[in-house]
Amino acid sequence: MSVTVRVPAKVNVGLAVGAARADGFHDLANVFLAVGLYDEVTVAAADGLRVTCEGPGADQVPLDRANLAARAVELLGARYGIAPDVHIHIAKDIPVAGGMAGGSADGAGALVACDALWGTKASRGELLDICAELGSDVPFSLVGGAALGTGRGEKLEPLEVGGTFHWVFAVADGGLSTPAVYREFDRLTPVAPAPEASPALLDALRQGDVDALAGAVVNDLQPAALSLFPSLTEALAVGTSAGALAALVSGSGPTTAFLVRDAAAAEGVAAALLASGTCRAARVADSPAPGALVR
Ligand SMILES: C[C@@](CO)(OP(=O)(O)O)[C@H](O)COP(=O)(O)OP(=O)(O)OC[C@H]1O[C@@H](n2ccc(N)nc2=O)[C@H](O)[C@@H]1O
Ligand SMILES: Nc1ncnc2c1ncn2[C@@H]1O[C@H](COP(=O)(O)OP(=O)(O)O)[C@@H](O)[C@H]1O
Repeated sequence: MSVTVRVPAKVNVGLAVGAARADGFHDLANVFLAVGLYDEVTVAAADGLRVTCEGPGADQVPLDRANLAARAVELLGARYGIAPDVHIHIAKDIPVAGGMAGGSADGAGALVACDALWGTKASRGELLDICAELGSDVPFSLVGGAALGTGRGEKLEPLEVGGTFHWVFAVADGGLSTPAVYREFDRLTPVAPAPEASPALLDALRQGDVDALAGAVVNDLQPAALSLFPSLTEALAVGTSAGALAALVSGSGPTTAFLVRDAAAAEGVAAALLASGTCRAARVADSPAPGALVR
C-alpha cells in the first residue's frame, strides 16, 4: 500500500521582516499565498528509511536525513512509537532552493502521507506542531490557501481571498541560501521596525482585487536577495515591460514572481521572460491553491 499527497508552493505577497531575535530568527509579518505548482510525496512501507526524488532540480535535493520529508517521518514515528521504515518518493515540480518553499512542502506532504499510511490520525494541532518543529514555513505548506504568519512565520491566521490571482514565476539559474539572505538583510538594515502586515494588502486579497494587490505587494528581503543575486533585477524589468502588474522576488529568492491580470497575460509575460534569457524556466500558476491533500 502507498499514499500520495500533493502539496503546493507559496509566494509571499507581503513579507515584513523585523530585527534578528536572540535565537537567530527574525520576527515576521508573512503574508503567504499558496500557488498551483505542486510536489507529490508518496510513502510506502519499506525495510528502512529511504528517500528518492525525480524532477527538475532533483540532483540538488538531499536524500539523507537532511531531507525535510525524512525528518517529518522520523518526528511522527517518534511521537507514536513507530519505526520510520518508509520509502519516501518525491516527484518535484517546485523549484529547488527558489524561495517557493519546496522543501517545506515535502515535509508537510510526508507528514500527512505517513499519518494516513500508519493510521495514526494525529490531530490538526499535532501535525501543525510537528510542522513548526521542521521549519518556519512548513505549517503554511500544510494549510495552504492564504495566511498571515507571525512569530518566525509559523503562527498562522487564515486569510480570506476573494478571487483568483494569476502569476508567472521565473526560475533563476542557481539558488539562494535562506540564512544568507537573512544575514544580508541584517547587514543592509541596521534598524528594522516591528513587522506589520499592511491593511491595504489584506484588503486587496479579501476583495480579490488584482490592481490593489499589485500596488500593495512588498518583500523586505528583496534588497538583500538582489544584492546577493544582482541579475534578478533584469528579470524583474523584463516581466514589468511585458505587462506584469507587479514584479517581486519570491521570499528569499531567487525565483521572481509576476502578478498578471489573466491567463492570456501570463502566457505573454512567460514568453517574454523565456525569450530574454534572464531565467532558466518560466512557470504559470494560479492562486490560492489548497494545502497538503491525499490524492
Ligand atoms: C524566507 C522565507 C519566507 O517565507 O521562505 P523562503 O523564501 O526561504 O522559502 C522563510 O522565512 C524561511 O522559512 P524556512 O525556510 O522554513 O526557514 P527555517 O528552516 O525555519 O530557517 C532557516 C534559517 O532562515 C533564517 N530565518 C528563518 C525564518 C525566520 N523567521 N527568520 C530567520 O532568520 C534563520 O537563519 C534560519 O536558521
Ligand atoms: N525535500 C526537499 N526538497 C528541496 N530541498 C530540500 C528538501 N529537504 C531539504 N532541502 C534543502 O533545503 C534547501 C532549500 O530548499 P527549498 O525548500 O527548495 O527552497 P527555499 O527554502 O528557498 O524555499 C535546499 O537547498 C536543500 O538543501
